[in-house]
Amino acid sequence: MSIPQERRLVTAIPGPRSQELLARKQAAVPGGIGTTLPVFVTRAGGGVVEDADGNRLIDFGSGIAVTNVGNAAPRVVERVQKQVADFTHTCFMVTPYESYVQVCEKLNELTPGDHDKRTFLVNSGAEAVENAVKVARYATGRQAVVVFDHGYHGRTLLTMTLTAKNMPYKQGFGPYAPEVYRVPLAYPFRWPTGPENCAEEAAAQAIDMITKQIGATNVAAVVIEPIAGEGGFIEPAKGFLPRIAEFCRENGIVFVADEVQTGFARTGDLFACEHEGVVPDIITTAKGIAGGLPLAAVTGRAELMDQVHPGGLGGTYGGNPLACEAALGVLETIAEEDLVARARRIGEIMLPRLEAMRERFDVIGDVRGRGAMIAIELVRPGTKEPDPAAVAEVVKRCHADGLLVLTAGTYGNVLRFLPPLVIPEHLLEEGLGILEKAFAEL
Ligand SMILES: Cc1ncc(COP(=O)(O)O)c(CNCCCC(=O)O)c1O
Repeated sequence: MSIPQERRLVTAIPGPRSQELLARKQAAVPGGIGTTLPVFVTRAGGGVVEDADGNRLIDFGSGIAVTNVGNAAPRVVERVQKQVADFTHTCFMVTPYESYVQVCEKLNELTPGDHDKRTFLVNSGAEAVENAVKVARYATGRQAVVVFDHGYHGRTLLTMTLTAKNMPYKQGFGPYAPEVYRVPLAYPFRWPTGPENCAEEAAAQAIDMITKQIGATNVAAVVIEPIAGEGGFIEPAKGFLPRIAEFCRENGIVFVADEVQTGFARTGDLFACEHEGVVPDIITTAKGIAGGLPLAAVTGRAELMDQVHPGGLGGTYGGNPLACEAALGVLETIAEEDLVARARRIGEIMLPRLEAMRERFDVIGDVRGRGAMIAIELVRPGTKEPDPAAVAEVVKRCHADGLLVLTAGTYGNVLRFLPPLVIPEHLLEEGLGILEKAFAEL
């Protein structure tokens, strides 16, 4: 890795150069574009981001679960550098190129299920989810789409409608898309009757709502994240996902797994659906797919995808050649560096340390997640009342100490950890130490 794998603070965070740049950002960019940590990055790699003041921070965010293979990963850089000098764009629908087909062949092979598949490429997770719904509606002739509490699927009109949390994603942007319905998610930490029967009860409630209030034969698609990401890293109770998938199969409903945040080895499987043997009809992927280049994919059963008439799917940039080369570099890196195993190792290191912190600090109500998709939920001690203020205070201390962490959750009370899968273990340990110190100082 070209960048030294060390935490190094040479100024306050943010430093003077970042503060200058922040003032310019505020004068040029609308306030609606948020900033988690106003350090302006100049380079990054492994488990480190370096800012304009020369500070090196430990990265527990991966650009929101994108740089799984590391920032500026060598195989990605090498492929993109060659490609950019050959051609940068032709529009695949105008004159195609091999790398797009190679990415689709790989995704058809690697995604769950050994059935005949088709893949097409777009630019963002939201665009992938939009297109999954288009294909499902076209193939079934139905209109209704069912999503879940705490779900997140994007910021376009349809995906904003599919998303659960009002602020900041939906407030003021209505009217929303029609024919979208929300049902309960098996959220073990918050299920009213306790985690033990959460999957069965939540599935029964969801299925009852679908059959009685919507009509199963009116539903084109169910869209669900195998682990709810922005909603708070909620791992649905074991058995919930398979039961929902089974119900979809029984009723001709397209089961769409939104693996934008969980895909590409993040959870300790190449795709999170594998954990419970769930085979989706369509899977949407993005984020980790191309190491930071904008790319997303819709991979689905051939008999569904091939129903759409010629020209019914598309977009100018979908499957840009640079992004396709990056994706091929990502897939090579995941395989050659066994990043699925690395993700599991990260979980094996983080979960016990966080459990020990939960024992020590009663503001930590829950520790959860799989692989390198881990979270803690903060509550008022002795209750399950969300404590977003505690999250804000811990994040502030972590950032000041050079650890980049992100938050999540419907209630804003979740600290999530998404380190690059290539992060050296010494930085993982150092980051956990900074986190523990922040809790000790609360
Ligand atoms: C499961 C799941 N589906 C879809 C999406 C949307 O992916 P795009 O590439 O951001 O459109 C996401 C994006 N999550 C990060 C959103 C960041 C923000 O905008 O504040 C996701 O996690």
